[in-house]
Amino acid sequence: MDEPLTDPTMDQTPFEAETGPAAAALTPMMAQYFEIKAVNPGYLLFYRMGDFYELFFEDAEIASAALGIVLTKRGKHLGEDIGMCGVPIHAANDYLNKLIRLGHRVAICEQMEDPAEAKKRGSKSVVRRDVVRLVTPGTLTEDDHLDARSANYLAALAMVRHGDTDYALAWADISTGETFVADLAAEALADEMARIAPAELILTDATRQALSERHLFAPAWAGIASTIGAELADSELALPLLRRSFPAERFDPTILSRAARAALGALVGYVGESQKGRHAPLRPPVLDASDKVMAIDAATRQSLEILQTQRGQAKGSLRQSIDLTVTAPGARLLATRLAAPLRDADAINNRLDAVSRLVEDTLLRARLRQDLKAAPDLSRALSRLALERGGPRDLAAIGKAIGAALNLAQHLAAQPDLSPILSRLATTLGAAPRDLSAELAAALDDELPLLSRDGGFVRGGFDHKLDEERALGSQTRAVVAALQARLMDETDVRSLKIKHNGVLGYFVEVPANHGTRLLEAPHRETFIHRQTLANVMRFTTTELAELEGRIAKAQGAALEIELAIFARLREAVLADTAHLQGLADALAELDVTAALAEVSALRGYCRPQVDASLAFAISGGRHPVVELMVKAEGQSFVANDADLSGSEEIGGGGLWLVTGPNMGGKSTFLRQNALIAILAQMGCYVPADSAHIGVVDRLFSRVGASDDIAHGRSTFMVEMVETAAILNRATRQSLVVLDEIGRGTATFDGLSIAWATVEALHESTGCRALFATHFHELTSLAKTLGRVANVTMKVREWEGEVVFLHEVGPGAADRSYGIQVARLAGLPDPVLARARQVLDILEQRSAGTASSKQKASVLDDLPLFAHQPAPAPKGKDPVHEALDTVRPDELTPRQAIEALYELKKIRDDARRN
Ligand SMILES: Nc1ncnc2c1ncn2[C@@H]1O[C@H](COP(=O)(O)OP(=O)(O)OP(=O)(O)O)[C@@H](O)[C@H]1O
Repeated sequence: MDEPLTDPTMDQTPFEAETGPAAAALTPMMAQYFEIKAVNPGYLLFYRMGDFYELFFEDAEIASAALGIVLTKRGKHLGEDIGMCGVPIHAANDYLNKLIRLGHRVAICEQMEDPAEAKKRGSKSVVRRDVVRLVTPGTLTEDDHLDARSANYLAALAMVRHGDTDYALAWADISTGETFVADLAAEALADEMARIAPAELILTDATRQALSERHLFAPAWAGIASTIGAELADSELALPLLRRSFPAERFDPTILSRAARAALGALVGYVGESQKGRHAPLRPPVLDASDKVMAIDAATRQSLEILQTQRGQAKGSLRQSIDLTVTAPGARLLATRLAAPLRDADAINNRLDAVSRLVEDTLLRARLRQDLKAAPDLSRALSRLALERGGPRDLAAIGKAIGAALNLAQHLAAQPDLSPILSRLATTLGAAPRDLSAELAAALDDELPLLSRDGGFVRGGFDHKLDEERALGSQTRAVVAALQARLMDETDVRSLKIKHNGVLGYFVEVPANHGTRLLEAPHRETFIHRQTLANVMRFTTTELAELEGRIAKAQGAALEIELAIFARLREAVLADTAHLQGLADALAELDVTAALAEVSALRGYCRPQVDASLAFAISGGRHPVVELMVKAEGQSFVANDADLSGSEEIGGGGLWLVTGPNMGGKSTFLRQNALIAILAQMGCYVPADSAHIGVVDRLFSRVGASDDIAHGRSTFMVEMVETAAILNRATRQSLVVLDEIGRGTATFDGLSIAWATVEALHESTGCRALFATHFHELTSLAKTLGRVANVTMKVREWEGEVVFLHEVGPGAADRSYGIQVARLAGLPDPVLARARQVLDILEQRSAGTASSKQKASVLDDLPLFAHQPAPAPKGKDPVHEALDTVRPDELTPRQAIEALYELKKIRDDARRN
């Protein structure tokens, strides 16, 4: 990398090398650096020097290692080398992005004056510099730092040690302005954090300590937590700040609890500090009530792979499989809704009414989705403009979004029988500020630069004065062209050209062999030498310099006019911020509604019946993600029913004990029912033939538990902690989905825990539950517990192999087919044969005829691998037999394919019999 060791603007070394005893004195630049660094502790300082941001000392070491750039040395401080590295301005965004993703926080320190100004104060003076922005994971606004389809939340957690509520959480996405605040009981903290999944969490040292003492600080938060000063989270100091930050008619901070005030104050204060005085367009906060949404804890979210898979990937998640939104704000809203399904049946049915209207009207749906595609990300453009980071493209995006909203409103208005939600959206969209969009369209050109300072974005004909300046500039350019022709004639150098570059401005260029002539009389009177390169020589002339001045002046004047127009348009847009934010919400909501309708129609989902009962009756249910995967492989997904319906009268909901072989489809069945509940309550159709769901208040899923070695907890320990959480927190309205509780310990311990858990769920909680197990002994509970039923995943055995039918039927499995599955997985034959022998003996003995001592001795007698068991004699295989009759050389392609079908049929028939 090109390492500038001096400030090109000041011809100064950043830190002059210190030598000798006098070295203790700081250079002015070093003093400035330390001063800025001291007020921004915890941040890597991007210190602007000309065309580079430089980093020094430890910052340089951290950044060079993180970014893979060269670490150099520059001078000494207190006898130690000063480490230094730099990133060029034009690529700074990429480097910044990388550092933020790695969890670093960066302070951007700019030159606040022209170096020429600094020079006027004396040759040793330093250019004034100041931090203009603090960049942290939770305060990003630029498109290239953000995932367009995901929200990026900054969360503030505060506590008071007295009062009604102990904790409060405030969170905002400053790239869209959405802001929320909620009071939280201690036990709800982890669930809420898992739902919001903030990019950054701020809290005071005292709060962090209190949480740690009460074991409430989840290990996963450590990576995103930043500590803030206590004064930032003071509920008293917060009040005036909140009053200043939100319009009084839309938000009254005194209604908040102390903890909520402290959290929101910390959030607003931190955002303000990070933006260094620029006003982030935070919307009046929405008071979030966690009792309005289905409670889903972090382990359940992970187990059900709602927004991402357990490996952290989007592919394979529920979100990815149903996300057919066509706009980025739509995708963000869909994710938010998936993370927070509703609890109120009326609100859910309202959403379903809107989806239903669009499922039924294919034409309207297609038209809306087409028009939505033309709607850019209004909220993020608005946010950037508010933070003085927006450009002409952001203005254009707002104009286009307004245009799209008006079109959509027109389509909707022409429709009869709109649902209440669709009518509301039609009204909001129809009220989009048409004049603003017309003004933006008239002012902005078709091709736009990213930055306003690049100019050239105002459409010709929009501003008379601007047109004049531009004409002046182009006329002068024509004069330059004429000058080139004249100079060519005068010098008789045909290859003479007038060119322009950023360093020299306009210049005359001739091949080097002609250049010497221009240095002599008579030409030297006209041509002033500027530069000699290998093949060319460059000159200027008085006339050219004067023309250049005129062009620069016209350009400067034109740019000034353009910037004034930009500022005016920006003001006009910002003056309408609240209105535009409402419009952005409506566009996103319409996109989500249409996308859910699309997915429902395309995949044959049905509208669930949702009410306040304890019903859970699904017929023909499918797993929304596995179904897609199975179908992609050309197979069909086997739909299954589930009925856990119960009532208060009979003491709660049903509990199904699911047994069956490994790989039989238990986990898929368990998960699909939990996912159906989520989809229904977020207001989407569900993958089933019919579904009746009484609203689920809390959903617990422990399927495919994994260990948490990083946090010192074994698989079994994690499982027990989670089972405890379920037993303590599930209510009668909850849905609990548990897979193989108790498998991670000795058989009898495991069985007893599983047994007691089923009893507790049935007797005390009364929730609806699916409980998969390999402990077949548990199935006898169905005889004693009234609402427990046994179901099993059906299999067929064929030639010693199991065939999974993935079909749920009544009854209990008598075995697990573990050895057959192990065989499919490729366990060596001798191991399988030996396992079979051991299994036989254990099964014979489990009748209780032998003491454990005898059992052990029998097993000891069996010599491990002493002899290779003979391969089991194979019966006649109809497929092999049929194959023997096939003569490939004699078949036409058509016959070959028919033979193939025949073979598959023979195999399938054999499996069925
Ligand atoms: N209903 C179904 N229709 C078609 N294929 C299915 C169905 N259910 C499961 N499968 C297929 O079977 C595979 C195994 O299913 P799953 O993981 O649910 O089995 P399991 O019984 O939970 O196994 P284990 O007890 O070993 O965890 C799935 O990956 C999927 O490909």
